[in-house]
Amino acid sequence: MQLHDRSLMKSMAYIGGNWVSAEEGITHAVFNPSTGKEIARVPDLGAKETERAIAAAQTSLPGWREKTAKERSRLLRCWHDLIMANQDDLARIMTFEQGKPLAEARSEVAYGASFIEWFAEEGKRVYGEIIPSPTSDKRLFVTKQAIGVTAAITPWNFPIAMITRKVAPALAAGCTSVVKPAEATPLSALALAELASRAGIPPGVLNIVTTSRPSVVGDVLTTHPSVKKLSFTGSTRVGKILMAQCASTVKRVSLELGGNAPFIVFDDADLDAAIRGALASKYRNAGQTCVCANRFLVQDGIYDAFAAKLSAAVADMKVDDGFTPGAQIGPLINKAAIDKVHHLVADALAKGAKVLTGGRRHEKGGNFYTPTVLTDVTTGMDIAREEIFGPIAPLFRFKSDAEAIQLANDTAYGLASYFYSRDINRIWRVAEQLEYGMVGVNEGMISNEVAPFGGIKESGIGREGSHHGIDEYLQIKYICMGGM
Ligand SMILES: NC(=O)C1=CN([C@@H]2O[C@H](COP(=O)(O)OP(=O)(O)OC[C@H]3O[C@@H](n4cnc5c(N)ncnc54)[C@H](OP(=O)(O)O)[C@@H]3O)[C@@H](O)[C@H]2O)C=CC1
Ligand SMILES: O=C(O)CCCC(=O)O
Repeated sequence: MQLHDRSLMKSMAYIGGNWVSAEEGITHAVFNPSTGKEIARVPDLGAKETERAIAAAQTSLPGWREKTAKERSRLLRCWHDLIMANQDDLARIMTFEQGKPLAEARSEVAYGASFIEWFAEEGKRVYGEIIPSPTSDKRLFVTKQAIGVTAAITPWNFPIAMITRKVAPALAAGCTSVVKPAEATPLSALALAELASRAGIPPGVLNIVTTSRPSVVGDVLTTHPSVKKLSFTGSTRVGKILMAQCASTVKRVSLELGGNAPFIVFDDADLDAAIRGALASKYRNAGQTCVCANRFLVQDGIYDAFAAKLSAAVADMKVDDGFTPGAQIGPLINKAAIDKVHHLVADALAKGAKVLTGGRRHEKGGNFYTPTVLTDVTTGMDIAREEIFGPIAPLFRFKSDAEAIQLANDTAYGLASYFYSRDINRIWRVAEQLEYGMVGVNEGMISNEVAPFGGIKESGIGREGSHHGIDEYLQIKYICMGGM
């Protein structure tokens, strides 16, 4: 792989401002999901090195917390600028280890950087309060203070943005951070750390612990008394384990977990807009996002037209290696992901669903799956309940608004939801009735740095991005001054 700046490709972990190996010298492999070939090796860190990273974050905390918000903001802004100046190289590293098309990787670099820019500003607006006292002899104040050392455990699907969405508000608030990136995508995380170091972010403020032993590192991050907060993005299964572990030291947690997003198309929808939204929401990152449409609920009167148009568009999508110009669907992350998608499609077909396009592994083999549209999907199929995380659009049919709402809310998840309609009364009613943290109305792309991203029910706790995102890294202190 060609890079303008080869020094962004790191093969060491980053602790206390030093590039380090594992104490026993062990490493783990990083693979290109498109070819299956090993592309790098990084240190396979364990409990001892994680403790060292926490100690480094603890040591650097006082100096970082005591800087003014404006001083921290300048350093974060510099980090942002360096990321954007190296956008091409970061995108190439990302496509190499994650597989997404290069154009999407470039967008993710900018999306990831936007959180740093945003929180560099928000850090300057952490205001307190003066509360009118109920008695004349007291004065009451509220201040907000950095929570302390924080930990972040992040997934492979957005190797940069899921880190910056956690680290930027943490650092802006005056916290320090230990990040455990996904085993599959450590190289993007390490390149981010190199740029943080060049930006002048002091040693120990940001630490990257690479590992293939997530539960070993996770145990330390979730039970160490110095860590005051954990932010996690990943599966609901792992999120529940981490939340339980954090209970032992009563850590604050933010959890961005799985989703089962409904994408409702009402009879009165603008069909072309709904198709555009469906393509963007469903097939971005080959369907591997927690906000991807997971169930298409389509009203009787528009069902056949929507199915025909969507499958025609999907059949035209170019499946290829992320570096191939024009590629729209890259590989899934690994064999387990392909097997899961294969199982969900096979189960649906066995129970009566029909394939309009796709429905099989791609002829390129390996981790490639053909983008798929299934019709006649019903609630008894596994695909109705599980997070697909692949390029499969299952189409369910409904008749009334009440039925659509009942189907949409019939899940343990509550992250993103979408619907298309042109009736303003219906728009208000449905938006209010959907039990989800986020609702896209006539829109399939809802994520940005200024809006609160997060879910309800088993999709998680807390919000990332927006002016709410920094509160996750602050604690409220009430000061009561007496004897006035
Ligand atoms: N909400 C979201 O954005 C995401 C949802 N998912 C869902 O989860 C499914 C499985 O994906 P997967 O990557 O396995 O997701 P996981 O939840 O297993 O992984 C997310 C992160 O948690 C780490 N992790 C895993 N187990 C532990 C543990 N016991 N203690 C501490 N950290 C741990 C992983 O490390 P490591 O990489 O080493 O395993 C990774 O860094 C997907 O098919 C999808 O449905 C997946 C990714 C993101
Ligand atoms: O899948 C995720 O975990 C994050 C979704 C990407 C985004 O839209 O921010």
